[in-house]
Amino acid sequence: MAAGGAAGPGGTVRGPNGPAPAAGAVERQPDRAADRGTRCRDDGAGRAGAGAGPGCAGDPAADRARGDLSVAGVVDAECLGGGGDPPGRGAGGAMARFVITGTGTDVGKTVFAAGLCGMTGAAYWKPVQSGLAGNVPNAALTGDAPGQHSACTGRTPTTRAALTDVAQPGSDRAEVEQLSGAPTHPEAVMLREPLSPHRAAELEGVEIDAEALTPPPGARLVIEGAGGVLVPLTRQILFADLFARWQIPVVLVCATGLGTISHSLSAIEALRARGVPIHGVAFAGDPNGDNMATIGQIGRVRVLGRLPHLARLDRAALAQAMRDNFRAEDFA
Ligand SMILES: Nc1ncnc2c1ncn2[C@@H]1O[C@H](COP(=O)(O)OP(=O)(O)OP(=O)(O)O)[C@@H](O)[C@H]1O
Ligand SMILES: C[C@H](N)[C@H](N)CCCCCC(=O)O
Ligand SMILES: [Mg+2]
Repeated sequence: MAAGGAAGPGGTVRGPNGPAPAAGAVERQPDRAADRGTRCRDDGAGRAGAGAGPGCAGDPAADRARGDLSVAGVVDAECLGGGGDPPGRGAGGAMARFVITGTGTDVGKTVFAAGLCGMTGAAYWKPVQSGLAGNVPNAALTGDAPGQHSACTGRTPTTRAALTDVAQPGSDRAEVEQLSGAPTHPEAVMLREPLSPHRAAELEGVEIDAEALTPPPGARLVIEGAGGVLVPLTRQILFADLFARWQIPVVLVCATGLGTISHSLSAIEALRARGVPIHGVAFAGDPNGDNMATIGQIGRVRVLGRLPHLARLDRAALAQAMRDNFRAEDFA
């Protein structure tokens, strides 16, 4: 099988023939910090208010000034149960761009991302897709469909466009379209194997060019990573490094059940250590008030809400669950 890997807007895959052109790549619009002056608050429903007080623990700039890159240590009394970094607003308060990451794979990032797109009218972008739903290899890249596989190398612009214009069934992009109707951007990189992207790329004889992964333009954008915060894009570069370069606030999707405290706090620490702005935590799963409060308090992060498991997962049910459990203004 020939080397694979699809290159679309905003990214390239390096292969034996060198980097593919980053078709459609554009300058990222800056995301300006805002709402620094507001205090943490809790609305009584387990959701903390949007905005940390100046110098609150949880502000990476303040953390760095203190030399404190850990979630452990002194908890700022003003920020108990809240905290978090400023919302992802840009000039004029018009920007609302968020990275959705999580404590690991299958934690519910795509479903939450779809809900958030539906609630806020944001577009969706998954820069790197490895495998498809159910952890099966990416059918578009098996070579069964002549032309598509070469498109995945990024060497044939015409067929690459044909591949990326339509969401691949089973991709996170397709799930978001189905669950929200939101506009979606083509993936920058599509890899066949349902593995960590660095390894899936290696198996196709290519390397992801993380430098070329540039978010598409747009004031309202939801970007989903792959797996957890420290998943490698290459053997040198992790997703959290990419998020640090982008400086787009992240929403960390965390499970609610046993084991989540350590997973969540570890992820928060890894993000803070790299200076990634943390917008807040979105929980996914059954109620567990103490786990949620504990992560909010010790992690000094804003708890944005909890998306319950939906017995029937469709667009209407997801939209209702988002309305019931999150506040659109927390993502404005
Ligand atoms: N709130 C929910 N209600 C019902 N099912 C859900 C919910 N959230 C997630 N799921 C299901 O759980 C599985 C994993 O969710 P999801 O695909 O969102 O995980 P992910 O974190 O995006 O994984 P990946 O790392 O592969 O991108 C999917 O089958 C999804 O449909
Ligand atoms: C295949 C899976 N559904 C995701 N696309 C990629 C998850 C990578 C996880 C890597 C790891 O943490 O071990
Ligand atoms: Mg996903």
